[in-house]
Amino acid sequence: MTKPYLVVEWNDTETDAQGWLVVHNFVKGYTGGGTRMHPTVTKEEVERLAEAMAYKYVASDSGTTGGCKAGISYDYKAPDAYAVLRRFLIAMMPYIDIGVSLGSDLGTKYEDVLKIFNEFGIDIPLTKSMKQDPSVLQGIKDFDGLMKTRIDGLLLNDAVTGYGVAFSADEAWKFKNGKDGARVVIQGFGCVGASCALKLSQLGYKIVGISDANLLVTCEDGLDVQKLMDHKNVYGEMDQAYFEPNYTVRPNSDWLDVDCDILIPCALEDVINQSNADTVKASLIVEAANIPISSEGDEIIKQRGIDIVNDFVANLGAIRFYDAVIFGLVQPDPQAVIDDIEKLCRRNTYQLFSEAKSQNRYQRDVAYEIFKPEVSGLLEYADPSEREAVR
Ligand SMILES: NC(=O)c1ccc[n+]([C@@H]2O[C@H](COP(=O)([O-])OP(=O)(O)OC[C@H]3O[C@@H](n4cnc5c(N)ncnc54)[C@H](O)[C@@H]3O)[C@@H](O)[C@H]2O)c1
Repeated sequence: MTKPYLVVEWNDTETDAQGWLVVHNFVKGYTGGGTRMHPTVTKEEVERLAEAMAYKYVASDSGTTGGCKAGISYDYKAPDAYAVLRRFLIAMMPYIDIGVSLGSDLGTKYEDVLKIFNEFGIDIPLTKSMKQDPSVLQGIKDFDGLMKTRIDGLLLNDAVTGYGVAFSADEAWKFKNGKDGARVVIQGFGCVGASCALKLSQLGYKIVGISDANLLVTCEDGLDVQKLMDHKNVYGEMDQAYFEPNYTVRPNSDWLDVDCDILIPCALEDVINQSNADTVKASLIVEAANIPISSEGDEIIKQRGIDIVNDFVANLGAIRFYDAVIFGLVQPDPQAVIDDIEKLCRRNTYQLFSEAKSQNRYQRDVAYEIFKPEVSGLLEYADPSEREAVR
């Protein structure tokens, strides 16, 4: 791992919460990433996530944005979680105001982040020159409008990442000449897990297991994803009252025991690791969560010859949505946004699998070469003389 450009540490005044902003790199004075809240967050994790964001922007064909991440070590379900998030973002405001664009991530909601920005007169974080660029200002209006639109009943922003993951999974499975109606197990049923499950079931895959923070539900004949979505709560937890009689409920820690062809972790980091990587049954893992396989676990997966679509190739939907609309690369229409993400996820996955196959190498090793971020710029300042002053 290369060293991040900037690491800011925060200690809450009211609770024992701790947080970090890590900027891996700036491109043209701009950097983007989500804000995660979970009791297990550490500085090292935020650094790894920020690096993954830098690669993800390259995989997204972005010429305008570097990678960053924020993380807060706190219980996202605590009654004061919003107040903690607000105090953290206030502390980060000097960076946010000049080009560090933070969104939401595991345990935080985008509308909460935006509400806090709005309190401080910020709509979407931008650099000074972006704030003066009429086409960017139009892009923001388009983006705001699209955030309220729906696709398949889902808010577009809740669909973009999971749909992209599903398209990557489909492309990889086809590359492997996998059979129709392959069985899929998904860990996590939040924005990403649920929308990924929905799109894969639309594409003809059989979702045979889904886990959330409380339980694992399985069904060999396939789960009714739409019904499970209709009855999940805001934390992405399924409601057992609506399970069919042929469903089996098990502890969520059993998720790797379910027979399947494709495994899609859509929740936490390092969930496939040294202690369980040898039990993975799938021949394909698609990383919807960021860094869901630990480095020790990854060595085992690689040795076992299991194929992977790694995180920054599969889960770039949300950042491509943002980049493509704000910088005018796509028509401001929900279906055009999804089509654009499908094209990108399929293209990158195909390139990754083709190059890995022709070089007889593991996909992750190849991905780190194909999508390597080459730029590490500075924050943008008002004019060249000020820019010179920070060198
Ligand atoms: N939201 C996005 O657009 C986006 C984009 C890229 C990457 N990601 C990554 O995808 C992952 C999920 O993000 P999200 O937005 O869906 O989060 P979310 O908060 O909406 O959902 C998280 C889900 O994980 C479940 N979960 C928590 N602990 C679990 C456990 N021990 N076992 C099984 N499930 C558990 C929760 O119940 C919930 O269903 C994160 O790693 C995030 O960084 C999200």
